[in-house]
Amino acid sequence: MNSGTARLGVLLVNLGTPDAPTPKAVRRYLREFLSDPRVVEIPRALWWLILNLIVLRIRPRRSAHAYRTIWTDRGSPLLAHTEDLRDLLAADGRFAGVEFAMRYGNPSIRSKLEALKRQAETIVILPLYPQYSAATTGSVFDAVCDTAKSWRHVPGLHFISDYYRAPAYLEAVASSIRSFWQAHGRPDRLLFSFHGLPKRCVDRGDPYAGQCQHTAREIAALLGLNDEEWLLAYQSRFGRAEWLKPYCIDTLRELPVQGIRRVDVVCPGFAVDCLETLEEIAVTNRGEFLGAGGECYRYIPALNARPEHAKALIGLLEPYLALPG
Ligand SMILES: C=CC1=C(C)c2cc3[nH]c(cc4nc(cc5[nH]c(cc1n2)c(C)c5CCC(=O)O)C(CCC(=O)O)=C4C)c(C)c3C=C
Ligand SMILES: [Fe+2]
Ligand SMILES: [Fe+2]
Repeated sequence: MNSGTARLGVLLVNLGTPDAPTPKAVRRYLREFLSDPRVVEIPRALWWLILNLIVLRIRPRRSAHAYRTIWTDRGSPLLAHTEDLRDLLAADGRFAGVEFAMRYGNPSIRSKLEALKRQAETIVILPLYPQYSAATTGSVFDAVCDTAKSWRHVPGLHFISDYYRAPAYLEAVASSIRSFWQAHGRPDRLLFSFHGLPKRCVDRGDPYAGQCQHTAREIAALLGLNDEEWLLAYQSRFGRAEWLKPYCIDTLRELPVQGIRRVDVVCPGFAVDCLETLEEIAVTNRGEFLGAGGECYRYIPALNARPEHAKALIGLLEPYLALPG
């Protein structure tokens, strides 16, 4: 028993990434990721066949090649940036423990929750997804509950579902764009690119698209942009179903046709840089835009371990520090 405030543990959770940029490691990672019914919502037996007979035979080799182009001395960028962000939160000094875990791959949610349970009385789960989707945030909460099911004494658990409206997050993204423009000048258009989602998820009630639109609108307002100066699109489509539109790649091919030749792309839905930003957005889509007649294409990095990012996340956690113990 304790008096005063509860000792608070924090679990940051990101999507996950392969352990190595090899077809074998990518296959293991994709198998876990794409077997999650929150991620692919088609009948299980049918999906099992498609996954094992097609996807896992083709994609690991192609993705491993893409991962090799972004791999660092510290491994996957997603892992390294998430680790740095954790260190910044731990340095705040007010939390009994700060850990990060990956929904798929390593380190696992179970291992980190068990470590935190030994240090803290109350645990806040903060998925590093500013905008909620069942495929990402919802799935993190599933994994936390699966772990808690095996515990006799379940401590206080708090789930942060989204933070797309948090002023400090919106201002952190706006300020990273302002700094970029101060150093490099302004483009003709700013393109906000968010990870896509199958359209049927939104039709069934997923709030993701509305939250992405709100995010882009608010950041544009903080930058003083009028409606003609920015655009929103969705990237990283996977599979054959219809996903949220407009597709980023189509938008980038059309802009030069409309005479818009200088574009900056920012991805506020990605807390840290990863394959989808460093390879798809910064390299592949750049090639598409320039190939369609564009002249200048720049990717503005994710918030990563910028101090304003850590400050924004700490701001989300502060109310939980005041909970009685
Ligand atoms: C930021 C939010 C994300 C949403 C929403 C999301 C939905 C979603 N993703 C897939 C399929 C894939 N995503 C892949 C990579 C990937 N996705 C996110 C984030 C979101 N996904 C991140 C951060 C990453 C990068 C991971 C890294 O290691 O850097 C991949 C794998 C990449 C590849 O093999 O090319 C797939 C596949 C679906 C189906 C989906 C929604 C239903
Ligand atoms: Fe994804
Ligand atoms: Fe991709």
